[in-house]
Amino acid sequence: MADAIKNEVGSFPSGKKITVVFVIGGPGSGKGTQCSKIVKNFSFTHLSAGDLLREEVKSDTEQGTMIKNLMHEGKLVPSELIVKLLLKAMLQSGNDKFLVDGFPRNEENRHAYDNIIGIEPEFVLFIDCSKEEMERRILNRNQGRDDDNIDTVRRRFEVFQESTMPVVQYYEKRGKLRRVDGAKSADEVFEDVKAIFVQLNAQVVLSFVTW
Ligand SMILES: Nc1ncnc2c1ncn2[C@@H]1O[C@H](COP(=O)(O)OP(=O)(O)OP(=O)(O)O)[C@@H](O)[C@H]1O
Ligand SMILES: Nc1ccn([C@@H]2O[C@H](COP(=O)(O)O)[C@@H](O)[C@H]2O)c(=O)n1
Ligand SMILES: [Mg+2]
Repeated sequence: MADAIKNEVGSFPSGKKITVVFVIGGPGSGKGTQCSKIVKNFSFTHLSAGDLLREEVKSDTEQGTMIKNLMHEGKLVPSELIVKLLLKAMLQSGNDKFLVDGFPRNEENRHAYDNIIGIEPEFVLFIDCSKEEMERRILNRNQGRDDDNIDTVRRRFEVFQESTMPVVQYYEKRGKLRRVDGAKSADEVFEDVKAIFVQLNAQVVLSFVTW
């Protein structure tokens, strides 16, 4: 399956340095908000897994309907589908630095990414926020999202605890996790996020100098 997707969608030229940062956190923790701020300050392309799926839903296809139903129930869509959408968007962007927002959501996502894209993330930004604050934010968001209702939000919290937290722990064990306190104001959270990305840039400069 991985080869079929690569043959259909394409792949990055071997030897080209591609920078990937995963951005994860509970529903409403502020992933999209922080990614918009990162993009304004650093030369990353923001790819939101949820937004890519919402675009697919707009296409009046059987696959679109299947995704719409899963999202309405707060469930996760099959991993190969989302990784294929991510790979397509990465290649189309022409950039070499990506913020992948809302991914990986479970171990299956992580394995599918490794098999199909296989670019080790530089680090994983984890926006840590209480359930009460996340629920408050989502129910006040008013962006017309079909899954921003109390029943779906509760299911999304369960999925986050059961399926995404093990992925957070996986990266923490490997020293890849960068945790920020998401309960502060959006600008205060960004001060902490910015420091992490400044450090990444400094590492890149250092690797050029010592090369
Ligand atoms: N630090 C913050 N303090 C207060 N409100 C915030 C903060 N960060 C984001 N918000 C607001 O909370 C809501 C959810 O933020 P955002 O859409 O960025 O979250 P998300 O993690 O991408 O959520 P989802 O997983 O549902 O896509 C938005 O209305 C946003 O303006
Ligand atoms: N890796 C992913 C990401 C998202 N989904 C589905 O989309 C919904 C909304 O995601 P947001 O990041 O925009 O909150 C989410 O609840 C899932 O239904 C997914 O399946 N896999
Ligand atoms: Mg979002």
